[in-house]
Amino acid sequence: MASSPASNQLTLVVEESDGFSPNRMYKVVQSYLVSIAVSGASTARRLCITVPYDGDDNAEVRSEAIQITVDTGEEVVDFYQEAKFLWRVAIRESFGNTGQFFYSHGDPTEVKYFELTFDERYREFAIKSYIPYILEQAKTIRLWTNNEDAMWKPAKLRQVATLNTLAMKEEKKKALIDDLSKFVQKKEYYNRIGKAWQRRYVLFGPPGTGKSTLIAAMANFLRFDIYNLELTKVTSNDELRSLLINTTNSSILVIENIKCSVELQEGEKEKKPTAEGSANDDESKITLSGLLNIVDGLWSDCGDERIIIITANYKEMFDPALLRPGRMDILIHMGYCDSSVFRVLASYYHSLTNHPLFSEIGELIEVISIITPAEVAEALMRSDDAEIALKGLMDMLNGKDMSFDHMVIEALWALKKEWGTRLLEHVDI
Ligand SMILES: Nc1ncnc2c1ncn2[C@@H]1O[C@H](COP(=O)(O)OP(=O)(O)OP(=O)(O)O)[C@@H](O)[C@H]1O
Repeated sequence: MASSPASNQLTLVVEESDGFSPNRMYKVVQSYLVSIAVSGASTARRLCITVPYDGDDNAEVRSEAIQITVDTGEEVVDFYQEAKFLWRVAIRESFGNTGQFFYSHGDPTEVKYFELTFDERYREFAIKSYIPYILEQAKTIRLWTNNEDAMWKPAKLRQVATLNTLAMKEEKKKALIDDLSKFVQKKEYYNRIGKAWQRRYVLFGPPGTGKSTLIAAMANFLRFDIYNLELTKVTSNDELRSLLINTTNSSILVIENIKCSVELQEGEKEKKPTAEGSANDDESKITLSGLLNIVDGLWSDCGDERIIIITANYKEMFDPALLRPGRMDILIHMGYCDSSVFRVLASYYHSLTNHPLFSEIGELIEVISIITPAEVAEALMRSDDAEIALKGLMDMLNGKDMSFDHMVIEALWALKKEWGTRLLEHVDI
């Protein structure tokens, strides 16, 4: 980046390349400008959409291939905190006289660049705060899901949750943050012991208790992408292997609702697709050993900073082989709402730390005991007016028909009794 002050304005220039290698900052700025332009947070009115040509006119254009850039000539105004930043997308000709050996035949070549202009009094602020902020934004979290062709496709991240907004008991949250923070600093340790740098979590809890929210919050905390593996779409261990190879380092692999995804049986023989390449119903199952062995083996060679999260609604849904000591590291139970979780939700949705209705609502929640954070969150979101929202929540709690829920809980306890509670020797958060 070069700077050239003019009157009381300062200009920083970010060129596409230094003549020898691409300037990574150029890509970072490009994706930042696109993201604010697409979200409507900037003044850009003209975006450029391209799909790089792959030599095959008839090939299907995949949405992953589409590239959006801010068009040359555009000016983009960005307000960051109190400062105004003006970005200009430009192009200049270079005759190769700046050490660019491959331009040295006399033909001009185009060099794209971004020009950032701002008031000189923001010099330090721009360098120490705005630019680092843009670098941080460049690592937006992407969610990927697998399709029937064993390819990852981008999906919309349903929620941009953070650990701050996640309602979870404070001590559990702290333990989780400690664990994640230690994990990302352990590269040397994993290298030394010769094991894959990965951490494995099991999340369980009834629907609506925040498992997906927690995963999104973990991804946000670590700035990792999420790969949501839908096992029902995987027809063989080979496909599974190929999908796993195509995930990036510093990412989270999620296998949700494992029992619902696929009937995984320990010891089941791996089924092969038929000669025509199609798979019948039976063959659409991958094996539990296939899943575990591939995950175990593959990343010890080529995976760094991997998190694997397996979720289910009840602990008993996990196959004992999956929960064998050494297989998974941390077990997290996401439970029903209690009064402390309700308080976190109230402060998140209405910035309330206290209210005369809090104790009554807290007591009701504890008595009912099987209300989910999702139900409470939904009631709190019904109105922007905290008073109305809290009254609505109280009405909902008072009117909750517990007969059906109780029947379900009773049935689950019976199941649990029958199956027994498996003793797990990992850390149980
Ligand atoms: N612990 C929580 N903290 C904050 N918000 C929560 C929490 N639990 C649920 N919610 C709210 O409820 C919605 C649904 O929760 P979420 O999808 O995370 O639950 P889940 O346990 O993953 O459910 P499912 O098993 O059905 O996928 C979220 O979008 C969020 O708004």
